Amino acid sequence: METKHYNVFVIGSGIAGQTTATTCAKAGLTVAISDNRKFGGTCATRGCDPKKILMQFADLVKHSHQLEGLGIKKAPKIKWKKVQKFKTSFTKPIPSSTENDLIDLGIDLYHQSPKFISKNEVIVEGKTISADKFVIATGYVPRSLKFKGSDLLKTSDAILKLKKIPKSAIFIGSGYVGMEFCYMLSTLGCNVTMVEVGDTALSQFDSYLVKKLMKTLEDNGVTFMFNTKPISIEKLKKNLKLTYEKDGKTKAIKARKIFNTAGRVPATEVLDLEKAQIKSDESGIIVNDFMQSTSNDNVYACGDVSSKSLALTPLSGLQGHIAAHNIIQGNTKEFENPLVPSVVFTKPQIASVGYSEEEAQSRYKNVNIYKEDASDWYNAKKENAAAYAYKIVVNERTQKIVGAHLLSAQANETINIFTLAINKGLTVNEFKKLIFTYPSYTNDLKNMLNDVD
Ligand SMILES: Cc1cc2nc3c(=O)[nH]c(=O)nc-3n(C[C@H](O)[C@H](O)[C@H](O)COP(=O)(O)OP(=O)(O)OC[C@H]3O[C@@H](n4cnc5c(N)ncnc54)[C@H](O)[C@@H]3O)c2cc1C
Ligand SMILES: NC(=O)c1ccc[n+]([C@@H]2O[C@H](COP(=O)([O-])OP(=O)(O)OC[C@H]3O[C@@H](n4cnc5c(N)ncnc54)[C@H](O)[C@@H]3O)[C@@H](O)[C@H]2O)c1
Repeated sequence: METKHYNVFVIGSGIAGQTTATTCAKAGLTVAISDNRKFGGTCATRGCDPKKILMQFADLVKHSHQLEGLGIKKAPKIKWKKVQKFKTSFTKPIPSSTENDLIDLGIDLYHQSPKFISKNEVIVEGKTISADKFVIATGYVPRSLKFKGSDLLKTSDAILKLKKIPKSAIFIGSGYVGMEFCYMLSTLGCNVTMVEVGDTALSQFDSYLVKKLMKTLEDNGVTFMFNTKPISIEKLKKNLKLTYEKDGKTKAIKARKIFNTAGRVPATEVLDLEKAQIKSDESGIIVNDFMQSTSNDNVYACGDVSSKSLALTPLSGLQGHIAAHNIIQGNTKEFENPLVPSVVFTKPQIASVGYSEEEAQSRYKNVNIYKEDASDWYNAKKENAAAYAYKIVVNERTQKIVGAHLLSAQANETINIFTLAINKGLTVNEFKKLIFTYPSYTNDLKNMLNDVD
């Protein structure tokens, strides 16, 4: 069998893997990278970027509905085929452009999953490859649900490729992925039911805001079913039938499509990690602060698949840099758990940074909560938006802002202002002294800090 040796062998060509591979190659190391799907990773080809291209058409329709009768005659009709074509014009070139960029740096490419055979060897494409360092950057894959008929479930990959908007759809799981696509499809005319095993949607977000978001989705025609366990799926002539258990009773609902949005798990299954003594659990490959496996010094892991990830693109890029730095210069750069804002791209969007009310209460002696329904504020009223609300968390003793939670049409942008404020340790008074543009959602942030709840 052919053998080969590299300084660095990277597994996975998403943002984490690409960042590590290109940084190491630029530093003069010999590098190879493998992927068992088309090159480019989740975010650019089947995640964040294509999602936002499709989503903007739902935003336009939703915004038009808000202004119907106020100057808009009728919400625009969307030509979904054209929308898909536009999206594909972004996603289609990515695999080849990614490959070309890697090849230009002298990086060897492999198009298969490697399997570990020892602590520093893998087999891939029929070759035995040894490397000084391996980097596992394989990301997440959808959690597989195991019940009768679960093979009929589709994942987010299929939602992004829908040829037409289905008449009806069921989403199993109401986290980030489920809620974003629930919003998109329901706005575009699909009758959506959310089936959730837990007792709320978006359990990571502030419940005061989540309830208001759910209400706007219910106004879109969405039905939420909580504490509901899916137990089987059956194919009917046109529809799929989902049988579920709720309150001790077994019932069924039908829809044209059923999507598995029940979470994502580290993609480690086919790598034969145990042959290389690489420890992993449900959080991913167990790494130390240098992004190095705690059980095999030859291995680094970064991005979603590492135990220190939060499954967001900016963190995957950052961890890719740290892994590369430590491979090139020895373990000198630590991952320091930065403050990470996140947003769910519904309309209104829900976004969050820093401590939740509960986290702050357990951390500080006294906490000030600034919380209000702002749907009668100018910015919401001028758009005839039904929901606008916030909760800002402040440490009473220092008067520093320590958490911000927003439900607003611009939350994906304005949450970044609070990220800056928290990072810089701004107090309420310091924040309120800043001058922002008017009339803007950013300017509203100062008014949010007027009255303690
Ligand atoms: C629908 C959706 C929407 C999202 N929206 C957002 C968003 O708006 N904002 C945000 O910050 N994040 C979002 N995310 C999350 C974001 O996409 C990920 O956090 C990010 O892409 C992770 O990058 P990564 O490099 O760690 O992994 P990935 O990009 O997943 O890359 C891993 C690569 O490894 C490959 N691979 C897997 N197993 C193997 C194997 N055995 N052998 C070889 N190759 C393998 C995969 O094919 C893939 O190309 C979204 C995710 C999804 C699914
Ligand atoms: N806008 C963004 O930044 C964005 C968008 C999409 C994904 N992401 C990233 O991807 C990660 C994964 O998102 P996700 O939505 O796949 O997962 P998630 O963990 O956010 O949500 C999964 C939901 O499915 C439910 N669930 C699990 N098993 C179930 C079952 N058997 N039946 C019914 N419900 C079930 C869970 O209770 C949970 O509410 C996120 O944590 C996030 O980091 C980010």
